[in-house]
Amino acid sequence: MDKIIINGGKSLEGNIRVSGAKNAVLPILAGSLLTTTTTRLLDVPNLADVGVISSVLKELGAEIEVKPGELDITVPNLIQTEAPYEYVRKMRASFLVMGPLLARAGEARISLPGGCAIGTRPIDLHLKGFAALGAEIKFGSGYIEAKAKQLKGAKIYLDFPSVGATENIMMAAVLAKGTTTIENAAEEPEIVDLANFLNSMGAKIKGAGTKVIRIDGVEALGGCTHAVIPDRIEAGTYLVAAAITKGNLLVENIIEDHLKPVVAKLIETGVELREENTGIRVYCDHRVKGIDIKTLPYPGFPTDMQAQLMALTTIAEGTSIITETVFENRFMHVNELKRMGARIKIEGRTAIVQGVRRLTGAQVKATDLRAGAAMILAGLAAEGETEVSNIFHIDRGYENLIEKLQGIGAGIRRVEECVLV
Ligand SMILES: CC(=O)N[C@H]1[C@@H](OP(=O)(O)OP(=O)(O)OC[C@H]2O[C@@H](n3ccc(=O)[nH]c3=O)[C@H](O)[C@@H]2O)O[C@H](CO)[C@@H](O)[C@@H]1O
Ligand SMILES: C=C(OP(=O)(O)O)C(=O)O
Repeated sequence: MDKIIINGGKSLEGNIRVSGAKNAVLPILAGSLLTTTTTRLLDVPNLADVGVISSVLKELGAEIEVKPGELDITVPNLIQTEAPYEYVRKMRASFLVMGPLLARAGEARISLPGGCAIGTRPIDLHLKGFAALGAEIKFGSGYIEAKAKQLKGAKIYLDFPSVGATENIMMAAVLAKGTTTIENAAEEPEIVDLANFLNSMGAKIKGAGTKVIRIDGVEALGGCTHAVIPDRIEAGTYLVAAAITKGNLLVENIIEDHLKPVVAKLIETGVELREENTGIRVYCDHRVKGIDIKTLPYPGFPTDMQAQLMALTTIAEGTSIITETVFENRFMHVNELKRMGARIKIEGRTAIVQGVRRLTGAQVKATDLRAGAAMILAGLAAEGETEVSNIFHIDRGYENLIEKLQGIGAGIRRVEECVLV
């Protein structure tokens, strides 16, 4: 297994370009199962997770042509309707094929996704939605089976605005008979991107990006060409990279609207941010100030940026209070940051961060994707050498991370980890 070595303490300067969004491309790839004609996706990031969902689609009958940044997906026939444990275990988003399979084939059998490092992550809201659309749901041998001869439109209220449930139900409903409304729907930009993709295929979805989504079922969908939105979490991570290293960085290929909650918090820390023609410039030449953060569904502060902002607050002046409300166990990075000299106390769902003047390099591990990003950020700021292991988590969501950071002056490299036998 590889690890990442960082020689910290260098200010990052120059331009860095954000790739297509992982959390947009995964549901969109699942959505390509809804038609027999080719869908062409542009701005597709080269990520481990994209590889996993592509493998799932191929198992189901997809033919996929890969070009740099581009995928052509055609599913002339579904050769099976089962997504096995080996894929769903690797990546929970594999569960997003359930909605499209139900809509197209009238059946799906998907391995029940287990919990993961950040929480138990149940899928009850997805299943309630499918049941409301008329599917019969059964559990057995670690799998969930859903069947429906013809899904029928329904009014669905989500107890919590789950991103995945909104996406899965939306994809099931596009070919249902009649109208579906999803109330208390998730409003994340990735929901809007998926709805735009489905509408380009001929779906009739209105209201994506608001709390109420209305889907008028259609007979069939066709192919389309769709460019994936830029990754707001990757962008946010690089904005923090500039702040934490007292750098001067232009982060390019950004949709500024999607970054408002992150930008607002960075401004509170005292970092300078300026909109330019091609992106957002971040500039910082002093110690940042402590801030309070509470994660919330969009347009609130994203849970996927909590670990990275915590890394920044570890070297801020004063105390920061960080509250995680979306996932019940998303503080795994705290112990790793403490190995680098951070002073953090956890009280329930809140982390109290007492800023220190500097972090020092240490051997740490990525406990999940964004925790891994936080360790990279801490390593960039720290004095001396930091070694990050378990970096397969980071490979899930950051395209060309090492090359991109080297391009702006970071002392970072990837090495093969020696295995002692
Ligand atoms: C591939 C992808 O897009 N992943 C994102 C997606 O994950 P994901 O779609 O899994 O996140 P959800 O919005 O569904 O989950 C949010 C909360 O709702 C709970 N819940 C969810 C579904 C359900 O049926 N029952 C239930 O209780 C979850 O356990 C969690 O506590 O949104 C999260 C919240 O913004 C992000 O952190 C993830 O990066
Ligand atoms: C939690 C994340 O992803 P996933 O839902 O795929 O685990 C993430 O992108 O931070």
